[in-house]
Amino acid sequence: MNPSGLSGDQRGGSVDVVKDRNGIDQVLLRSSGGFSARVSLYGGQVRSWMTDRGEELLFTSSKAVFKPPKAVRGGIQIGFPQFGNRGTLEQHGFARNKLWVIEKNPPPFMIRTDSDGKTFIDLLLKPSDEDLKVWPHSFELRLRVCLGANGNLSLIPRVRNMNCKPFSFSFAFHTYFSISDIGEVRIEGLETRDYFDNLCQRERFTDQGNSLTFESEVDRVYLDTSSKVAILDHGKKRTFIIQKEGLPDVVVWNPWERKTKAMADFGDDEYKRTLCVDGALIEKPISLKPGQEWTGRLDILLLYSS
Ligand SMILES: O=P(O)(O)OC[C@H]1O[C@@H](O)[C@H](O)[C@@H](O)[C@@H]1O
Repeated sequence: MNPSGLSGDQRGGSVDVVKDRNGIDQVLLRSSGGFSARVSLYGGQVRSWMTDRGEELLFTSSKAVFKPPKAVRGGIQIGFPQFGNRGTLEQHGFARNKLWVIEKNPPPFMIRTDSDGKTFIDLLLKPSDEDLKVWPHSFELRLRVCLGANGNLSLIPRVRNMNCKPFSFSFAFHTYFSISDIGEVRIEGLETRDYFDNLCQRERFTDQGNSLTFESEVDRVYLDTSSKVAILDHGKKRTFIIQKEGLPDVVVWNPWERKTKAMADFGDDEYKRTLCVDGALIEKPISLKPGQEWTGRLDILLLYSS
């Protein structure tokens, strides 16, 4: 059941490692409740999250390119140490385009992990010489991906400063949710919050107080949001509840028709079937002194309505 000797097999779940067609390791997590998730060591990206009925909960484009050096369009990408183009690094930072490793004995956590009874894997990214040339800060970025028996997905990122001088960073879980149709979903939990609109030179606005629905392109960073945000999908009769700690901001992105057509790795109509809602840390980057560690947490819960 667990031939690799990996962690996280407490109550009938399993953790296995297989290679994809490019020879990159993919970790398969199966929970005792029949849910599954697949995490690629390329980018530490969650590529798939599936219910016990075989329903995929994350979107991956039919035009996605699975060959490095580009992040696969879909799943949950890690944005680190930069968000978007707010800095000198490549868009969303380099972590999503690097090869991570499995860590068998991670250092102890400073926060609750609730990993007992769940299936999980620990991944680690350290900078290469090439990374240090563009971002001269020695760090350890860890990610625990945890799958509950009931299918809930928990992501626990940690960043440690291994250097002798401070550095600061941003972080985002760039999450492509699979939805029935963009006209059938709404987001609750961002009402009355301020946001930067990436479509208006990052001008600051205040949300008008209704749940967020979609009729055109949206690219916003909501600031200092509450710890809980919900995506209600009327068409699929399901709700994703996003709970977060240490990730005060929420990115909401849908490229709509024109921008989707301009992206080679995004099918022309696929903007209708996905919505990105990212738990993130953008407006106030975290500054770490030498030896200090930051921990965040993102839980995605799934609810069905009859
Ligand atoms: O195409 P990328 O680099 O994966 O980025 C996709 C989108 O990611 C979102 O998080 C940004 O807010 C958008 O501005 C960006 O277009």
